[in-house]
Amino acid sequence: MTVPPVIRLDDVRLALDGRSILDGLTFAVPARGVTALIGPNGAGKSVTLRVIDRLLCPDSGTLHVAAGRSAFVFQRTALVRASAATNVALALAPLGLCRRERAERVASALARVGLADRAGDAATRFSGGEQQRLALARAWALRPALLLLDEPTASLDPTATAIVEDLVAEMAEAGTTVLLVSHNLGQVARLAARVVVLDGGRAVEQGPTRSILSSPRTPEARAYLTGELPWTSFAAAS
Ligand SMILES: Nc1ncnc2c1ncn2[C@@H]1O[C@H](COP(=O)(O)OP(=O)(O)OP(=O)(O)O)[C@@H](O)[C@H]1O
Repeated sequence: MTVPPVIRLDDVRLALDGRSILDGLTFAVPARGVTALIGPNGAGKSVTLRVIDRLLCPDSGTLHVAAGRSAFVFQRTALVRASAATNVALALAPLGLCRRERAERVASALARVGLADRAGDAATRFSGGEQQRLALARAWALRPALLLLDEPTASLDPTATAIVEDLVAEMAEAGTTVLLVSHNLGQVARLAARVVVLDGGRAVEQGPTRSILSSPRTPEARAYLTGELPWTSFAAAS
């Protein structure tokens, strides 16, 4: 029996400021495990995550998301001007946990990302990498069914990157469906079972990670994976 996908986009179109950003985007994300969304700068990866989280409405096409609670770790984290612990606790407010349960979950989330000793420190004074780890702790504490990650390790050092990758893998193994945007192809190979390649707001290729990374079939996927970005089309667009 085939398990229906958790996310399905069908011919999704979206223009922003009069410019077409998503141009007939069609792909599906299976339940559980990590799916990576890759592609060149400006391909529409972050916009796609925003559409899936319903922060942006498509102009046309259909979007189907069959998941319970979702958590979104943005490229640039929005933190509240309060302690790290309060930032995690605020995210847990909708869960209706009692005070002790909430405190335990906050403590374990901070410990999980190596920030246990920073619980009382002001989150907005954290370094970029510490803020990213805090954002992931907040997401982990929610036990989401769907986790949307937008370049979660872009500003992290190798040790912190390993912590984040372990946590993402653990969540996926525990049943969370993860959609990961990353330019780190080593990370994509380590974490993702499937890859969707975006280019110009379209999914140009999708399939098992190993085959996409080692033998991409489309010129767009080949160009991205070999680093030959189409600079001429950037020039034409500007
Ligand atoms: N709110 C907005 N208003 C207008 N244009 C936008 C908005 N958000 C994104 N865009 C444009 O949509 C295009 C796709 O942006 P997006 O952030 O999704 O790219 P990306 O694939 O995530 O790129 P990167 O790898 O650089 O993060 C870009 O050209 C961007 O300028």
